[in-house]
Amino acid sequence: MTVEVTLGDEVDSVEAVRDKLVAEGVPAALAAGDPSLWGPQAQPEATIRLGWLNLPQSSRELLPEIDKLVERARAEGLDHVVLAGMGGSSLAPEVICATYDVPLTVLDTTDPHQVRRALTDRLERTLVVVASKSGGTIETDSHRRIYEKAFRDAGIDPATRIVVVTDPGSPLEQSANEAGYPVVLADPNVGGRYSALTAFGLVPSALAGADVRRLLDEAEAVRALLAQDAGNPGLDLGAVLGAEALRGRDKLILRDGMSDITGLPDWIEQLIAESTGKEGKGILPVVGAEAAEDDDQYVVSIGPDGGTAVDGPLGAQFLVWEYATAIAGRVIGINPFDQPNVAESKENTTRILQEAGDGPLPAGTPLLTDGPVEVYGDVPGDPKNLADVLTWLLRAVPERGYLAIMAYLDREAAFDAATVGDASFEEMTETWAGADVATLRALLDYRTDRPVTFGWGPRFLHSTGQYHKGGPQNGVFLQITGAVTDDVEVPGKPYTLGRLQLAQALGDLGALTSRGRPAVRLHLTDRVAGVRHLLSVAEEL
Ligand SMILES: O=P(O)(O)OC[C@H]1O[C@H](O)[C@H](O)[C@@H](O)[C@@H]1O
Repeated sequence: MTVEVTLGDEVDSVEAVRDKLVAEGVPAALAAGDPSLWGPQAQPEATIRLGWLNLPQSSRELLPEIDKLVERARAEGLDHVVLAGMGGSSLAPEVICATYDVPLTVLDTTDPHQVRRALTDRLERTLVVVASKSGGTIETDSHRRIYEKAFRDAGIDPATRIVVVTDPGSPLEQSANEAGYPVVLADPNVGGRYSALTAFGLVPSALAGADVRRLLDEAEAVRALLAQDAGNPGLDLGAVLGAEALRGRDKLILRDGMSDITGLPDWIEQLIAESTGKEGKGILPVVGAEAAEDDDQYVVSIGPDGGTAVDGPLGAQFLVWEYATAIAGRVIGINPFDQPNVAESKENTTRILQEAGDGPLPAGTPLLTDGPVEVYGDVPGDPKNLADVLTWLLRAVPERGYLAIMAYLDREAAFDAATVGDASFEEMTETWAGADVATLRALLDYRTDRPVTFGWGPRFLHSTGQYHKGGPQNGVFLQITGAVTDDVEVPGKPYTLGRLQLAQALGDLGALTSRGRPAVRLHLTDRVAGVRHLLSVAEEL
């Protein structure tokens, strides 16, 4: 089964864009890997970034190596797979494993509480996949150091428990070889967010128990269609994304349309936001909203149900969305393979840590304190409490703008609240939602016609973070940080995870405020009480 793209109301504008692409010979040229499709400036990068088109075939070469790793893990009874990887190095395996219903613990956080949660879970049966294309990502480097120490402290040789996925020649390849870790090298001609079908997607998923051959077969089945002018789902979808953006509908609401795939919108979010959000242009993916509320928004569903819908198996979806994003990049007029503004927040973080030395981080003084919530930032109009601040943020969102909530917290914490007693499933879900800071998205969404996005920090920095800084400058930003009660040292580094996490929040806040965007940081001095208070205030607005 391949992918089918059904068009809703958008048919007319899409047809004009698709006809032009066909007249220019784009479908076949892209399928053949022509790097000139995005103009001369993008060509050098595109030349080394189109390997994803061949992965349904070329990744099969990895299968014997992956099989050996799986056999070894099974033989040693390692059934708890932890994946340390940011952005493109973990988003695809997360969807693959959720869809195939095999357990995978994803570590794409610097939250000490969440990392401690993973560390104290079945360490003796844990296999850690350290995945980083560049080999220099600070979060992943920290996770590697933390797990190496934990294994040694438990009398376990890390070389029997750590597997590395990286690009050839990266500093991680070198250090892994020195440490004696098995290393699987990924295709260097594929960028992070296009790497679902490379070793980055396949190795952790196979170790967790997913059938990765099936994924490649599904992608292979759709590949032949991508050179066609008609009946080409990648072209149809790319034309939708591009055409809608051209006519000002640049907020893409991603919905599940009764598919049997779990969590694909989170992967699409990075692919589209990081690929298109630059030079003041871009498409903003919105995950979790029910419907489009204004004429700059439209809905695409994953599955058979819905107006404009993309239906088909996961392996094929990956390839079709990648192809469509590359097409949309050409229509919009940007290079879909770089991420020029991601580095800025990373540099700010490094500078903040260095300048602070052993002293406190420059967190500032609270503008006001409302129960367990401190408010930091410039809010005009003499706000008295949290309700005033949230009301101001909602009103500050301009026409065609959006509100982004970014929570640097433990994304598993709400489950703690939901596991008490012998409650029914509905009661548990309700308790969980009432303790989950992500519920704030729906509560604020209810109070504005503008789209509201939600991202866990620092995960989103490797995804929508590019769009926030490089896309249209009409975002309003709400950061949430929390007190750390059980910090984790990063062996060999002068910072703890908690300190790194706060520096990341402050670094990104600096990048946003330097653009003149309205941005506020809420700090929860007690995390559980803080989330409860925040949600109850938002509910009463
Ligand atoms: O795989 P890594 O080199 O560690 O990179 C992980 C992530 O880092 C960066 O922030 C990029 O913007 C992402 O596209 C990438 O997926």
